[in-house]
Amino acid sequence: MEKQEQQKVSRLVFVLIPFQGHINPMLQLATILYAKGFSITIIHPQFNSPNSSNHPEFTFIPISDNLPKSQVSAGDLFGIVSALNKNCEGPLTECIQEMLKAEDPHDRISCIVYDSTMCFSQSVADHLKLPGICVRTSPAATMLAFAVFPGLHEQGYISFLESMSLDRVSDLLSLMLKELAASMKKITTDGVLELRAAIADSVKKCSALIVNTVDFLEQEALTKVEELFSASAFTIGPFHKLVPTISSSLLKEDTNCISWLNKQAPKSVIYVSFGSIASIDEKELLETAWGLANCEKPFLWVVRPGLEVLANDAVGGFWSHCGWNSTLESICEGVPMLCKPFFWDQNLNMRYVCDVWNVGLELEEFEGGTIKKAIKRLMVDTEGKEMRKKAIHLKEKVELPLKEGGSCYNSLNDLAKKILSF
Ligand SMILES: O=c1ccn([C@@H]2O[C@H](COP(=O)(O)OP(=O)(O)O[C@H]3O[C@H](CO)[C@@H](O)[C@H](O)[C@H]3O)[C@@H](O)[C@H]2O)c(=O)[nH]1
Repeated sequence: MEKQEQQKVSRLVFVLIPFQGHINPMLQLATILYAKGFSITIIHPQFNSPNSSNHPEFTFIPISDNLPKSQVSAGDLFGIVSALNKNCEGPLTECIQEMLKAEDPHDRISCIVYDSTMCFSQSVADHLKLPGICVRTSPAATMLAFAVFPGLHEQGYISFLESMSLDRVSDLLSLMLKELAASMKKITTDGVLELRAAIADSVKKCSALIVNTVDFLEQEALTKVEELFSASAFTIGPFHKLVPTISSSLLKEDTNCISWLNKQAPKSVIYVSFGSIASIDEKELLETAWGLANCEKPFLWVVRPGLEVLANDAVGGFWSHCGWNSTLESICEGVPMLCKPFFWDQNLNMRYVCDVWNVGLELEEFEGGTIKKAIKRLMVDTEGKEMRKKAIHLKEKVELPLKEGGSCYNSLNDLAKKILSF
């Protein structure tokens, strides 16, 4: 997409949640909209601040989050998200009020674009009489779960679901049930229900919804989301395909492995990464190490995230936790996946990969022998070769909507028009 050198017409205020898997797509989206002629302010909690030096074209403003160090170091993610939603409402309101007071008439704030998990931003937008745009960095299907979750819980279906063993299925309802069942245990203890209801409420109130997805990947879910939330969804993903590669990694990147990868045979390497949040215990770490050491294939295991590896021709398989960014990146590079989800949307993403798009297989457990067998199925057996063919076909299909006249291309233009109409 060409960068337009025209005078900026409207300012978009982005509100970030400070996790790598969310910062990346939000900064990608900001870059996409900047290229459309909007000016950008990024507001972010102080905790885990993004690296502003990679984006000199944006204005970055930290706000106070009042997160106790003990909460951050305990790694209680739901606790952190809930606390951010409570603690940041006042600081965000004050920050935007100050911006409005100092506003240049040629550079007016047009709307607040917020990560859906920072759902209090919609209340701030309502209070300040600004339109709010909600951005979902996970698949649209997760929002269906949000819509039905409270009702199922009230009616006692959750414990019933928990006890169910569902066979592999490909219809959406079953995918949702699987995802619900997998998320079950955290519901009551972590206030997840409350947070999900608040996110669903903000989606109903927002002026537009942006989803980092592609229509054809989950058309059924998108149609239902629009119905259930009376929202118009702009599907302009995969965001990372629309921007030049700019690192927004919170960690220093190590690219030494690229020269090693360049020496490996095509499609011979299994790449292993569990994203930026999920962690494995010592036993799982050892089993993973044994499984990889015995799999008789070269492997690259990133014990922390942040590399441009998937696009390397040597990579023939991706063992992933199925974070949505990793899933989209894998699809876009035509790499079949070995899936071992941990939490949140990752179970549902795995169902899409394994049962709907058929470009990956599930790793049942962290056990050396099981890992070795699964890698062989993916990298050596006919089954894996068939998956690679399907993955390459899917990669080609995903590229089409991005081209002029394609659904993503049109959706982005419609979104820009909508913002200008605010
Ligand atoms: O050193 C690294 C390694 C990876 N990445 C990137 O980090 C992102 C990781 O994102 P994702 O695969 O989505 O994993 P998480 O970081 O775990 O993402 C969280 O956020 C996602 C989007 O909402 C959810 O789908 C996940 O379940 C949730 O854990 C990807 O773009 C990677 O390319 C880096 O920037 N630096």
